[in-house]
Amino acid sequence: MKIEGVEFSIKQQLIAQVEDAYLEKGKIHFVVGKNGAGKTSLLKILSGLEPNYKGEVSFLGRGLRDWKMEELAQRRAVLSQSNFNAFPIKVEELVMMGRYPFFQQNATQKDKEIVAKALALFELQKFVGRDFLSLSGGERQRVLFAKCIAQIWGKEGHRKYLFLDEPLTYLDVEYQVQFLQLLRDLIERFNLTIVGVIHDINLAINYGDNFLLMHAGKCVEQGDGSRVLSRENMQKYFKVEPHVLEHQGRDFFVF
Ligand SMILES: Nc1ncnc2c1ncn2[C@@H]1O[C@H](COP(=O)(O)OP(=O)(O)OP(=O)(O)O)[C@@H](O)[C@H]1O
Repeated sequence: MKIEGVEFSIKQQLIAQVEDAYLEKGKIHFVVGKNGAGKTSLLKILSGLEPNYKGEVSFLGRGLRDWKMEELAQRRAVLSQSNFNAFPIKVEELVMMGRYPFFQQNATQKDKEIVAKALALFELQKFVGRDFLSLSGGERQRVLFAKCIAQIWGKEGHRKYLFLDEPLTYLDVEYQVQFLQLLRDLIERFNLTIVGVIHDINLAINYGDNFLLMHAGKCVEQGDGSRVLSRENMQKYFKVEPHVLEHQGRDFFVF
């Protein structure tokens, strides 16, 4: 995915700007920065949910705005904040929504199998039949992951993208780690590239390959963890004074 001269403003206020970036396939790219820095807005642009920007994003060699929504839905899934709070829906029905881009009226046997596998991947079988709204925050988050995974499942050989806005919200430590490890495994299995917004800097350092640091609407740094998530940048952009602990050649922070 190539990003060239992207600029998104609302009423003359700059919301998200990236001059030039290349998000290499098969990697985990994390967007980091303080609250209000423009991370979610950038994710919306990159995932095709926000088309009103200047510049160009190209996705699999074609301008993102040239993709039809239905085509895009077969190639990328988006985990957004605060979805599906408005109406009752059964867990398995919600996960099946991930398959909507792939069938016309009725789910095929293959769609049903994929939903069952996605539910199993997140240990959700015991919630089949339950109303999504009756689940805890962490359980809901796992159902939303399962929906995204069901969406990018299959079509072997086709490159897919997963966009994750604060995926670790509501998850306990065990599920946070399990989820991040699962992402690593899925990259190869589904020919994936992952772009996520994450607030936990240490988990980001541990699991990310490439980072975009947003500050006041601008991408001010990009590259690997040692460059972007340096002690200096913690001080300059996050306004914290962390202690640094080195582990396996990488710096982690104690705040
Ligand atoms: N529709 C809108 N109208 C006005 N301002 C907006 C709109 N959408 C986003 N903004 C503003 O753009 C800025 C960036 O928002 P964004 O949600 O991208 O930040 P963020 O980095 O994801 O923040 P957080 O970490 O708090 O989730 C914020 O100041 C926000 O208030």
